[in-house]
Amino acid sequence: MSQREDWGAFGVTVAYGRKLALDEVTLEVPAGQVAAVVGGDGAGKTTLLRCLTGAVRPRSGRIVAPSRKEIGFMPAATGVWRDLTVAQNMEFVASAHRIRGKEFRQRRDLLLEAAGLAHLLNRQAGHLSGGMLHKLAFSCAMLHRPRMLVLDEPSTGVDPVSRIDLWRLISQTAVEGTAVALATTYLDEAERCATVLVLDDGRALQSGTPDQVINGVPGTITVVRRPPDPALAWRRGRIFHAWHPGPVRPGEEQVSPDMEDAVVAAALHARVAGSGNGSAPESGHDEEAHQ
Ligand SMILES: Nc1ncnc2c1ncn2[C@@H]1O[C@H](COP(=O)(O)OP(=O)(O)OP(=O)(O)O)[C@@H](O)[C@H]1O
Repeated sequence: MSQREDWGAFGVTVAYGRKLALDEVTLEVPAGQVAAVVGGDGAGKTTLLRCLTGAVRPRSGRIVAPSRKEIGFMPAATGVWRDLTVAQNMEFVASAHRIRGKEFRQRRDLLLEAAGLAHLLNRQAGHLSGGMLHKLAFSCAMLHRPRMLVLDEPSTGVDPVSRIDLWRLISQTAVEGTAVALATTYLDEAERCATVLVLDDGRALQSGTPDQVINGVPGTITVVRRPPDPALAWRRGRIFHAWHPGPVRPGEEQVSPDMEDAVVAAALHARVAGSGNGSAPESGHDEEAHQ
């Protein structure tokens, strides 16, 4: 077992056949912090998390992580058994970790109390709301007091109130010293993490603290009512934001970007740079793409 506590994936490359899913990607996951991985569909988020858990072996690069039994993992599909009750789900996971008797009951009660599920011990998991299901999955992943917790889109599809509850649990876990790595598509969530890694098609576009990622936006983001080039614009409420690779031009209303702007601009920059001609990317982001 490694004694280091600055876990992470360092310069990791993963290929599935000819598909390069990760291209020399680094994600540091220090104890006591939440490290977020963001990116669109197929960006490589799950692959990177599964490298940390040992389920995917990189072609090259280095994984520094605790032993598998010291890692808690919550898959995107929650991993909860819907035909079992809340209590049975916890028992099943506990038995895999050889946690029994009073120790188990105390841990179970503590976690379910914190998750607001203590009164639902005998409810079949399939009859829980989406938010409750995710909180049960979180509790199962935490049962054995992991040193590193890996959460794959823990709040996707969860209602806003349950999202707040889940985030309280996640933050508390980090405060207590656990290293937390999570994938999320909610950029407001990423903004409250200690560090953010922006992935796009297997490549790291940006990484650092949320401020570093936001301030690292290449080019210029402006407010527009009608996008001059829909492929380089995204909707923000009633208006659009647009990006171009150069410095601000006369007459443009420059935006002070947030995480959403930063992530979209980084992806557009990568595509424009990849196309080599400075024009709009072929795949295009239509005006509804980033609502
Ligand atoms: N077992 C696999 N075999 C072949 N290709 C795979 C496999 N798993 C993932 N991929 C491909 O690798 C790339 C990265 O997938 P990954 O699931 O890591 O992305 P992601 O960011 O988690 O996206 P999503 O949220 O859509 O799952 C995608 O192009 C995906 O199609």
